[in-house]
Amino acid sequence: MKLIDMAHEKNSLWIFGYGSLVWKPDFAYKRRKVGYIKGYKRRFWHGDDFHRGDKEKPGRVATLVEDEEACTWGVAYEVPESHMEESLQYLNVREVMMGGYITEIVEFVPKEKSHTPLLALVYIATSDNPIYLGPASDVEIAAQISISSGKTGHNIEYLLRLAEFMRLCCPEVEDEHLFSIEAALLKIFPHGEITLSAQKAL
Ligand SMILES: N[C@@H](CCC(=O)N[C@@H](CS)C(=O)NCC(=O)O)C(=O)O
Repeated sequence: MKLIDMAHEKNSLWIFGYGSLVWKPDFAYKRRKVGYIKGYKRRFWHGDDFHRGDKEKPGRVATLVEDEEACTWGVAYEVPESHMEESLQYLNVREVMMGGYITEIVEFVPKEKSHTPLLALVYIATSDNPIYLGPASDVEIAAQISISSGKTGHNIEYLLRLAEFMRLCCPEVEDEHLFSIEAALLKIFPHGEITLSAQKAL
């Protein structure tokens, strides 16, 4: 049975976010749970020539890469039946049409041990995507993020807000890829001028 059919049967659909969706879902939901999915690692290997970059200077945003040893932490959102069509239409434009992501179904494991795992829809950009950028060093990724901005904002904000989410909601998780890019980015701006608090002051 397709996830959508199951969702209609249960009157709700779960959507898992691991990039901008963890701090800016911008669709209607009735519940959210912090947790993780197994078998994937989060990597800043996807290009973005709309939201956080442009055709000349594409930004770098998060995607998932299969790795059976890894897990990726984020947020699952429960969308009620009444808002399912509207939310999926919104995400289709934001993620698929403007972002180059495709949908997969994953098993989400809530951080709350008393909550049972559930199936969720996730948006993943694969390596056959025309704006997929692939691996690069932390310093190269940070340098690209430092000079990219698009219709939704600067690529720096995208990275710092994801790092902020991980520190606030998953403090026990060590995401070496994310935090090493953040460290490289902060070295480019040694006077703290790009921290979120500094940006809030602008
Ligand atoms: N699919 C991932 C990544 C989503 C993502 O970052 N998508 C970009 C599209 S390239 C986006 O929506 N950006 C909006 C923004 O940067 O504010 C997630 O679940 O969070």
